[in-house]
Amino acid sequence: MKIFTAAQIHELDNYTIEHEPVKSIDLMERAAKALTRAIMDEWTDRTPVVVFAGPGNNGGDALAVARMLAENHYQVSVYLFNIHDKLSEDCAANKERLVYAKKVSHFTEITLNFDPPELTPETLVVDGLFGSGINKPLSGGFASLVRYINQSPAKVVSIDMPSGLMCEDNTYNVRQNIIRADLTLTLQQKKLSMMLTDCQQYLGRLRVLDIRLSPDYIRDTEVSCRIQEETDLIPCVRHRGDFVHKGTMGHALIIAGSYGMSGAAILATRACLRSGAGKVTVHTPKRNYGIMQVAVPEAVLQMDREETYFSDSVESQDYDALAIGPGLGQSENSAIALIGQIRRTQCPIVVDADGLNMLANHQAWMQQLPLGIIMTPHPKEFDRLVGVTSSSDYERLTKARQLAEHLQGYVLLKGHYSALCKPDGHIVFNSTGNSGMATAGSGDVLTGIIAGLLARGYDQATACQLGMYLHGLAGDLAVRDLGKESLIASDIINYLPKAFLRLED
Ligand SMILES: NC(=O)C1=CN([C@@H]2O[C@H](COP(=O)(O)OP(=O)(O)OC[C@H]3O[C@@H](n4cnc5c(N)ncnc54)[C@H](O)[C@@H]3O)[C@@H](O)[C@H]2O)[C@@H](O)CC1
Ligand SMILES: [K+]
Repeated sequence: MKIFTAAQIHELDNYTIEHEPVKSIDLMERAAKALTRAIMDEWTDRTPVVVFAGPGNNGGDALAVARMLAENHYQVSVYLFNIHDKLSEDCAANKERLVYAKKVSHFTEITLNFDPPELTPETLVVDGLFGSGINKPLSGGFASLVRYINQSPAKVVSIDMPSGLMCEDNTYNVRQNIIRADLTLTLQQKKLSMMLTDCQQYLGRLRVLDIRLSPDYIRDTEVSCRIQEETDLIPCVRHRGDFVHKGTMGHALIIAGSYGMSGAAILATRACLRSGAGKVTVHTPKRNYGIMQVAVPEAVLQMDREETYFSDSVESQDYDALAIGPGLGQSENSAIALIGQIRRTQCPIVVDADGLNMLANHQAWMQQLPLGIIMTPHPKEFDRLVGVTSSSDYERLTKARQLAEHLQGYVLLKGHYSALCKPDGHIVFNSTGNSGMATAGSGDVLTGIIAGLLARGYDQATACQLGMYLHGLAGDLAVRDLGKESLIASDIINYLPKAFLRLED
């Protein structure tokens, strides 16, 4: 799914009106029908409904929904906020239709003072104050109303967007003046802010309603952000020929684990083996020998000369991919070995965890990273890497995009929806995964998967996209059997085969 900017959403609306063609009031009627159906799916006609409508087209949608719910025997009270005595054309037309239909039990148009109605636990609030047309944080009376709704025990369904939330950048928004919905019914496409972790609290459950906006515009319009889906990835999946042998299926090198952190090496290695690489070699401190032999007998072990930490770079010409960082520790010796390793490695590299932390501690090295490098930071690691704490996920994403462009590499920012920032400035959001995967070692598994896919011959972009998809899908399949609370990183590895099978079938 493409993610359009607020300006593109507006264009899409107009393009549909002009080219379908359809009158804008009829398009609003179509949207309202879809919204009403979605509301009726969840709440019966015994639910008292309070509709708050703003002066723009979001309010127009809300007034049309109010009329339709009333026609379907819901008890509906409507409050239309027209404080500047200026409604959008379609909002005004829907006000007329609502008044003419005489079906709602209560209609007030607020021009000055407003006495808020009582909102009980049984009430359903339809939030149609503002949608994609909002251009600054809510303030004054609207802010008070939002806080009143948020503090009430009522359930809230937001039309298109929780009112007050911007489509993209909410860094400077006033957080308490944004509606916290139980359900958001967004029209046609998800908006960028809906993909960001710090905006999830406003959305509640999110449903996308198809209102048949122009498929031509959607297909032909260039975007810089998109959400990847299974259908995008299936054509990328490589199938094994019948006559291959382990030597042609790729050889991955994993440099991971320090004393006390051998688990990270084990997880990354097992995930790598499960991702199709023909051979996996693990370079790890001597003291990990016994545990590694037992835990991953399929891997080749290469012991560092040091007992407890990674101390020196190794020859890498025999490998097709390198993953470095999980559980590596951050000693100064390891840091020097890390940059030495990165400098001498010719194959694709993925750097994670302590590998990233050590780069963060030596900012000058950031300029020495090879083109095409892959980094897989979680938000804290990313902030350390760029040397600033971001105050919003939008800001962090913007910086990750800039870093990917600057390095001509790949920054895979892990989160609720992981985001892959590519060298050309494009961002791909992942759509699989769940909160059960927020558990120690989950990131090591992702690193191992990406290394396995790189060794197997996928290019960097595909290895990252497919890797994050499979990682999330394995987690989703695991959760079905095991639940979120008990899920551990090893379970993700155990369900990787099923995730691969699903994409291959
Ligand atoms: N995207 C689409 O294709 C469709 C959109 N529709 C609806 O139209 C909405 C967009 O409508 P509009 O562009 O009219 O925008 P909105 O209805 O979101 O808001 C616009 C109005 O709010 C005012 N405003 C903006 N920020 C404000 C603030 N901080 N405080 C007070 N007032 C503020 C503007 O001056 C304007 O009057 C969508 O969210 C959706 O609900 C639907 O009618 C059908 C199709
Ligand atoms: K809204």
